[in-house]
Amino acid sequence: MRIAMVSYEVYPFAKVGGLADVVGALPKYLEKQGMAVDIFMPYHKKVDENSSKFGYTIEKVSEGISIPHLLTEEKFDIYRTRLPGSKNVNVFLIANGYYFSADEVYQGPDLAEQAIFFSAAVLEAIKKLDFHYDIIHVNDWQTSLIPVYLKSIYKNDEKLSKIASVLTIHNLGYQGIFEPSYMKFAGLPDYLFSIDGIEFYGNINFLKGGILFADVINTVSPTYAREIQTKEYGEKLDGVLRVRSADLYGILNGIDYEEYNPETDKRIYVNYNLDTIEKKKENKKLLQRELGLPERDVPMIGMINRLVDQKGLDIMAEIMDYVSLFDIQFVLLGTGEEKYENMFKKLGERYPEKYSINLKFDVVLAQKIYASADMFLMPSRYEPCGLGQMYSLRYGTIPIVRYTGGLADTVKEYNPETKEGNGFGFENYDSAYLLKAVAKALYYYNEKEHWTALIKNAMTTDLSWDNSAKEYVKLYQRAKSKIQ
Ligand SMILES: Nc1ncnc2c1ncn2[C@@H]1O[C@H](COP(=O)(O)OP(=O)(O)O[C@H]2O[C@H](CO)[C@@H](O)[C@H](O)[C@H]2O)[C@@H](O)[C@H]1O
Repeated sequence: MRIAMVSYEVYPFAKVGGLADVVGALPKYLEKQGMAVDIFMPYHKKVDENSSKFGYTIEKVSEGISIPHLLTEEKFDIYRTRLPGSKNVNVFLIANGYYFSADEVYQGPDLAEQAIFFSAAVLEAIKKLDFHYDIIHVNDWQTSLIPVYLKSIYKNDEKLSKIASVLTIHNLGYQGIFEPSYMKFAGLPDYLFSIDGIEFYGNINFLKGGILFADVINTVSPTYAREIQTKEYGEKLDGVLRVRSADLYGILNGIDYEEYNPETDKRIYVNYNLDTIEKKKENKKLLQRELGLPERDVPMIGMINRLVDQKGLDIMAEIMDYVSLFDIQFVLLGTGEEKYENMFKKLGERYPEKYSINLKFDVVLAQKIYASADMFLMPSRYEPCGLGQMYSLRYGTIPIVRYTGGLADTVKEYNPETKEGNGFGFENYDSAYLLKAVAKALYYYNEKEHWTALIKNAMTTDLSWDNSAKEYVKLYQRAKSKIQ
């Protein structure tokens, strides 16, 4: 089978969050399952910026392609590079100077037009390329119009009508809701502006289109796949998701075991494995030095996150003064909403000996934190899968999480009697329970026998892509069977 994987972010070319990690890793593991995979992404400015750092070269394949059904004269070019670490994964970059020239991935003149242009361009590119794809695998709202196009204006196209589509929802919180006028720009037929189409409370909703028209849908953990069909987590699309529940699956993300390996990771200070776990402390000491924290053996809590409501920062705000009563250090790396950046800045000013607040995007510092911290905090309000807790587990850093979505599927509460479990957590979205979980983790940190068991359980948790890649192959087969 040949798969066209379509995404706005792909590591290492351009990364904002977890989506990039998934699309940068999954194709390598699909190759191991015998699949042929090509990636399609926008040619963001970041792709050039990262090229020398990651050593990839880019060549032009085709130029000046227009898209007949769009209300624009803009044309696109196709460039090609290779996914580092893969055998044969082509990465096709869709280039257009007007839509994709912003410094950041999710910036530009008009996010709706940009996503429409990209989605349509991918289909026109596929028509042009020599490859025959069995599946188009789209990710999140930016690429969700692709299944809509396939089932409407391309439904009789000789090449495209034979391709099945799969939509992966990485985050239901972002849907791409815009004014109905974009229907015209996109060249979509009027009948789609209806309750059975992409109409959504008087506007249009790109993700809804993907949910209704993709042959098969999945999200990134089994628990989240269940949760999003409820009113509480459904973000007003629970009804639509329930309509498609027979075709809705949950496949847990994996992590790239080659890229994220404490034994070989060049970004951390000192490499280690389970047998040399005492070296983890050297990492902590060197991180304390780099960040200007007192070099002491105190429990260090790490947090690496986009600073947005999803991540449970409001309940954190309620307890951090209490957490600061303990002898701890707290290292934050993140960027996001101003109210949260200010909240952390204030904590840093109030407790300079305890807090290191790093309001920036820095993948090297992120690795150093995963390797150096003793605990990793992720009290998310909702979490489709979550990668931070998985990287932490792999580096022997004990997660403290809210048991929701993928966090509930990967972190198991430590049981001191059986010595099973790899972390700590709570269920009710309430700061008192969060505080209790943090206190529990801090207590066991001082119980050497238990902490050793926790680290062992964490580092031996199976988080590899191998199993999940097999699940994706099954998903592709299901999708393919729908159009034959
Ligand atoms: N300031 C910073 N500097 C450096 N690195 C930073 C950073 N801020 C965040 N990161 C990195 O970005 C990634 C975040 O991934 P997550 O999966 O935890 O959350 P995200 O909400 O972005 O992803 C969404 O998609 C993924 C993929 O499916 C789901 O796992 C998740 O639940 C869903 O919300 C991690 O690799 C983290 O290290």
